[in-house]
Amino acid sequence: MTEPTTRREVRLAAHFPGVNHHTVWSHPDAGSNIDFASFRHLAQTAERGLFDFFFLAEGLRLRERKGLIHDLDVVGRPDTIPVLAALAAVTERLGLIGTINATFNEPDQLAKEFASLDLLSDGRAGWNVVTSSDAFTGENFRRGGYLDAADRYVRAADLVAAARQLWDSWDDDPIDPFGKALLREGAVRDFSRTSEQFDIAGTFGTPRPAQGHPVILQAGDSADGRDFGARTADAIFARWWETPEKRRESFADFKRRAASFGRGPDELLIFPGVSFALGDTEQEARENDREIRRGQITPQTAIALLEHVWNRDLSGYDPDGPLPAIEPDRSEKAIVKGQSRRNDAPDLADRYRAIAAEKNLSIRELIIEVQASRTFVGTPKTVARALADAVDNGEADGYILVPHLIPAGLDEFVDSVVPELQDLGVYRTEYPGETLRENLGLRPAGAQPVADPASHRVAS
Ligand SMILES: Cc1cc2nc3c(=O)[nH]c(=O)nc-3n(C[C@H](O)[C@H](O)[C@H](O)COP(=O)(O)O)c2cc1C
Repeated sequence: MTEPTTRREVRLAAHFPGVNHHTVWSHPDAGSNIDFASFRHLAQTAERGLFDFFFLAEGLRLRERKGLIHDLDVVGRPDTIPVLAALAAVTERLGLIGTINATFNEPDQLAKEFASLDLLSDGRAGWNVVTSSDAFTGENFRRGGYLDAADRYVRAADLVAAARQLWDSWDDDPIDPFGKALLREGAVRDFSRTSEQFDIAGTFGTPRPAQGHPVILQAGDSADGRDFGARTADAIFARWWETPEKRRESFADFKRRAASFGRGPDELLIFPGVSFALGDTEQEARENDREIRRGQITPQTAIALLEHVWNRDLSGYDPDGPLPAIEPDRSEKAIVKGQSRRNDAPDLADRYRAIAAEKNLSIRELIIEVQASRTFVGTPKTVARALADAVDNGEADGYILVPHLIPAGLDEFVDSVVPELQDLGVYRTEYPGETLRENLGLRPAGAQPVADPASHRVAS
C-alpha cells in the first residue's frame, strides 16, 4: 500500500478518569483520586508527551443506585478549578481544561474563575461547557427548578456569550503608560446584559484573560448540543462511535454545522474520548486488554451496568449466569440517578440478548464484551498507525485519551506510542506555542465585539 505523502497531524489530550467504571481500582499500582500527587503525575506525563491539554470531566452530584450512593466507582473528587490552578504551577505548556456546567452557574463567577486560571497559567485555560442531563443533579442547586432540554442550550449559549462579554470588557493592556499603574481611561468598561436568562450590569473584577478568551469545548450530542458546539466552541469532546462510517459521519456533521455558522474546518476541532491497551506483540496487547476489561467489570459492576439498561433491580441475578428473561422497565422512573439514561435502552437489551445467545455469554462476559472495549489495542507501532489513520480518514482531529489506571496510566503510552507517532511524522517534537490557543492552532480571540446569539445585540 502506498503511504500518503502528507498525513494530517495527530493531537492528544489526557483525561483524568472520574466517575465511571473505566478506572481499575483493584490494580496493585492504582493510586488516589484525591491526592494532588496523582493529578500532578498524570499532567506532567501528558506534558512530557507534548499533549495539547489535561482534561477534567465533572460530576455535580454523587450518583445513586436504588436510592444509595453508587460506590462501585470513584465517589467524590476535589473541585475542578482549584485542581487546575494547582496544576498550572507544576506544568508549563500543557492546556488545562475543566468541565463546568452551564445550567447552574452564573456568568460573573464563571468568567472570573476561567479568567483567573488563564492569567495564572499564562494562557492555558479551557472550559468544557456541558448542560447536564437530569433534574436529579439540579436538586443540589437553588436556582428554582430544572430547565427543559431545549432551554438548556439557550442558557448555555447565553452564558458563554455573557462570559465573553465580561472578558471583553477589559482591554488587553489597561494600564496608562504615563499613569504609573493607573487604568487608562476607558480601558475597563461597564457591562450590562438583559436576556431571558440574565439581568446583570456592573464592572467585571478580573483583568482580561491571557488568551483573550479561554478555549471553549463542548460535550453533548443532541442536534441542539451539536449546533451550540458548532457555533460557539473551539473544540468538541465527542463520542467515539462503533464504526469508522459512523465516526466519519459524526465528524463531517460537526464540520458541516460549523460551516453553516461561517466557520472553517480548523476552527472546530473534534476530539473523541478513546482508550487503549498496549503490548509487545498483538497477542500480548489483546491479553492485556482482556485483563483490563475484567478489572473494570467486576461481578457487581456487571450487574450495575445491566440494571442501567434494564432499569430494574437485578441484584438477585448471578453475574456468571444468563441474562434476565424479564423485559426492561420502560417507565420514566430511573433506577440510576445522576447518569444520563440511554434512550435506546430497550433496543439495547434486545441487542445484548442476541449477542449473549450467539456467543453463549454470561451476564458478566456479555458486559465485558459490549461495554468496556479498548478503542486501540496493539503494539505501540500498530496503535500509532491506527491513531494516525483515523485522523487521515476524517474520524477525528485528535484524541482525549482515557487511561484505565491512576496515576501512571499514560506512562507507557507516552514512552512508546508518542515516539512512534513522531516517527510517522504526524506528531510534534516540541510545543509550537506558549498558550493553549496557539498549540491548538486556533486564532487569537480578539477584543473585537462579539456577536451575541442570545439577544442578537452586539455585546460590549
Ligand atoms: C463525550 C461526552 C462527554 C460528556 N461529559 C460530561 C461531563 O463530564 N459532565 C457532565 O455533566 N456532562 C457530560 N456530558 C453530558 C452533556 O453535557 C449533556 O448534558 C448530555 O449529553 C445531554 O445533552 P445532549 O442531549 O445534547 O446530549 C458529556 C457528553 C458527551 C457526549
